[in-house]
Amino acid sequence: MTEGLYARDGHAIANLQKLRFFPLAIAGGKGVRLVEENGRELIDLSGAWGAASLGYGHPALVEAVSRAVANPAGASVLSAANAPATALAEKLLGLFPGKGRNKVWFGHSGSDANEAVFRAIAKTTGRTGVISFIGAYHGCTTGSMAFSGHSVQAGATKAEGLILLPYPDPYRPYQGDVTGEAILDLLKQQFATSAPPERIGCAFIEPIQSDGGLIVPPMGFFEKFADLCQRHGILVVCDEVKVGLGRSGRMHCFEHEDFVPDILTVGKGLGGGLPLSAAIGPAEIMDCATAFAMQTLHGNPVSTAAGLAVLETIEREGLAEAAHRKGERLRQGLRQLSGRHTLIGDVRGRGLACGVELIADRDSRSPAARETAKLIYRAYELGLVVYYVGMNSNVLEMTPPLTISDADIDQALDILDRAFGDVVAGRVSDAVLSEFAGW
Ligand SMILES: Cc1ncc(COP(=O)(O)O)c(/C=N/[C@@H]2CCCCNC2=O)c1O
Repeated sequence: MTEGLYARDGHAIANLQKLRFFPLAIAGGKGVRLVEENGRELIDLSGAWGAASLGYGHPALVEAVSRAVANPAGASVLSAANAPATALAEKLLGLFPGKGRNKVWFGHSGSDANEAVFRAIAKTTGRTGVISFIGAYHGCTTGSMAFSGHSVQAGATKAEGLILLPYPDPYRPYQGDVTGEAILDLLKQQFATSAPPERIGCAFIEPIQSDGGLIVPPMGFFEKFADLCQRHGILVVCDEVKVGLGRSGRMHCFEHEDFVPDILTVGKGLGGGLPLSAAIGPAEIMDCATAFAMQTLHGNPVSTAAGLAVLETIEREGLAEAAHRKGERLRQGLRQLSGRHTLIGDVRGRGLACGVELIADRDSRSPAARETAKLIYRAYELGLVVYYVGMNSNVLEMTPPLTISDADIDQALDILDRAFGDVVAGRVSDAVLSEFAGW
């Protein structure tokens, strides 16, 4: 018998780039559904970790990419201007409320965008210090891991002047302070002692911390944080690679609070499934040198044509406003599930960036990591793709395509209900996890 797709993947593709939770082997996709090689359809509640912003096979994306690849305007912005990249840059500048003259840098991934920004700020300001947060995932390149704080990158070489702060988590508050003020006080203490602010070039923030646990910070925290940093000349870089571009219910997630970052990075959903990222920031920084943060295919016309189609579709179909409504429907359904399943400790999110934290019991709130792994495995068997995040590997992360329908949401909730029932009833054996390392 010929080997199946998953077995062939196992023989041919490196574990270096795998983060696997179940034997998903995809042959195609349509709308919010993935199709396995045997024809089985699954609802993708992850949206490929947020990259499939328009789902799979959206007509606007198919048309834009087909046109661009049939008549490609070169292959990048490296040594020539090209029409799609220029148009997308102009569109991104129009959407960014940053004051002063800004410019756009194009990359392939969130990792290379964040790394390019970090390097350009150090070169422009001469300040090598950087503030970030425990649990932050800014990338998987050497440079972006250097200022990330997620457990998966614990072994990476960290930036010399790195300050890692606790992330303000209302469900697991630092020093019991749900407002986050204790974290701001901690930063002020560090400014006064071990970390003089004049040595710090930037602070990387996630307006919702995603891989760290889909954590929504207390309202007003980042407004105060940004003000404190900007008063000391520390540039605020807002990493919206996963939660930006309409997903949170606003075009930019930072718009939920009253502050504007100095630099914005976006990725994942910008390309709608094609490799594309962007950094938008002051021309002084983005022009600090030539041939400094370049790759051969950066700003390629096919990916940037996709990016333009994504942004135009988000605007034309009102997907940001719809994400708010759909996300509320999803969380309302999840809160109803929490009434039946005590494994659910917390339901949170903004728009279609939604997290469900699983705990062993509601008093201790001790993380239920094994049950979480079993839950997503069982959901996969029942026809739903959802992954987990979190420093304790116990938070279901839901970042579906922005095009998801109410019916899809309801069907996903029904599958989750059954999966929770099966896990709690002991119908998911430990054996199913033996070959899936997860995070
Ligand atoms: C807020 C944020 N910033 C940057 C990145 C890095 O983006 P790339 O994986 O496109 O390089 C990410 C990527 N997050 C990881 C990618 C690895 C697998 C786990 N799931 C994620 O979403 C991110 O969430």
